[in-house]
Amino acid sequence: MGAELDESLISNIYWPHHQKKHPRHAPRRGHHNPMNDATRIAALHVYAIPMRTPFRGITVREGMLVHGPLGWGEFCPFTEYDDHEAASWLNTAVEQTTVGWPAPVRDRIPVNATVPAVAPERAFEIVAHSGCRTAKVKVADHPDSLAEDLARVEAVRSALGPGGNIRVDANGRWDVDTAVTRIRRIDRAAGGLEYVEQPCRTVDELATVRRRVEVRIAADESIRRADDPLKVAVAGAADIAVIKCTPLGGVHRALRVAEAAGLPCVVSSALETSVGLAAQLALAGALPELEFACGLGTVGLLDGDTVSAGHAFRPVDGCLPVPRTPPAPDPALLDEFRLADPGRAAWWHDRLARVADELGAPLIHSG
Ligand SMILES: O=C(O)CCC(=O)C1=CC=C[C@@H](O)[C@@H]1C(=O)O
Ligand SMILES: [Mg+2]
Repeated sequence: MGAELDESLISNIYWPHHQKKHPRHAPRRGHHNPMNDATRIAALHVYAIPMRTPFRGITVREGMLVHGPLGWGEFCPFTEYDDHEAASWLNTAVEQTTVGWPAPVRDRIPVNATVPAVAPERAFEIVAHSGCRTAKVKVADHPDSLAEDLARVEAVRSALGPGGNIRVDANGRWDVDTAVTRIRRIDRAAGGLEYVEQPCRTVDELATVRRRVEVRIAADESIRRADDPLKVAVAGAADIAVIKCTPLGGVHRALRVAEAAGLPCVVSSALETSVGLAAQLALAGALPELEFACGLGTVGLLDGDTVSAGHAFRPVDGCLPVPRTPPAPDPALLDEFRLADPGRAAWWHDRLARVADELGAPLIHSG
């Protein structure tokens, strides 16, 4: 922790040792000094990093960096998520700062280029400069997007050449009939799709679409936003499971979700900076099988990072390394991207306090 950090803006979570595994169900202790049998996790920094191109409506990515005995973690649930949904995100940050990750079975992860809903020329550039052999293209950005979607996938195909893979993500925006017609059209324009991610909202709709089209279906929101991601029955409704450890509550839990899904998995980011992305890479490194490129080349969607260029997770030749420990942030970058608005920074600290409480780990302000 550098002296440059503003110590007056520290919140501490005292994470009870006995609650690390199943914090939600562990008993609360009453009259007790939590510092005696708890690990201190300090929330040190709130960042705000502009996106290069708006992505899922986000123009500035905000989040917090926390520090514990094993290093740094990132708490960055999307602003609109409620405290209950944000709790799993905190668990992921706490896992990487306290218990660490399982040993990897591989050390390099092939990744896809991520193409937001941009004009064809820009889509071409992103893919051509990515070094990746697979591209994931956002589609269904608005109800009349078909012509734009077709032009975007055509541009991506010319950037990739015939040997590359194109997958598209509709983020659940189509009804069944729209999905069936549009998947067929987009599949033709793309010269063959690797898969379609979350064409419709519900698991039942995915199952119906899957029966009606040739293209493989991947489930994303159906898993990560399910009431119980360990129990959602995606086999039969999808061919591939998109697994994101950040919203699923950590690497250990995501591995269990992957096993329960019983499908080939693609690990995909939640738009973390390199500190949080490290956990996703640890998950990709630890999955027993990894057949497809992962959606982890996303740091470049942000116009900055919390980690210096030499340690940032930017793909080289379409691959990222699997880290054993999280990278440390660069104090100069923390300064550069410090969320300047004191009201917003206070909102993040309050949010962290409420979410920690939701997990049974009450936050204590040191100041
Ligand atoms: O998978 C990728 O290539 C990048 C990650 C990505 O697409 C997403 C990250 C965060 C939020 C999501 O809306 C989006 C997705 O739906 O997969
Ligand atoms: Mg998705």
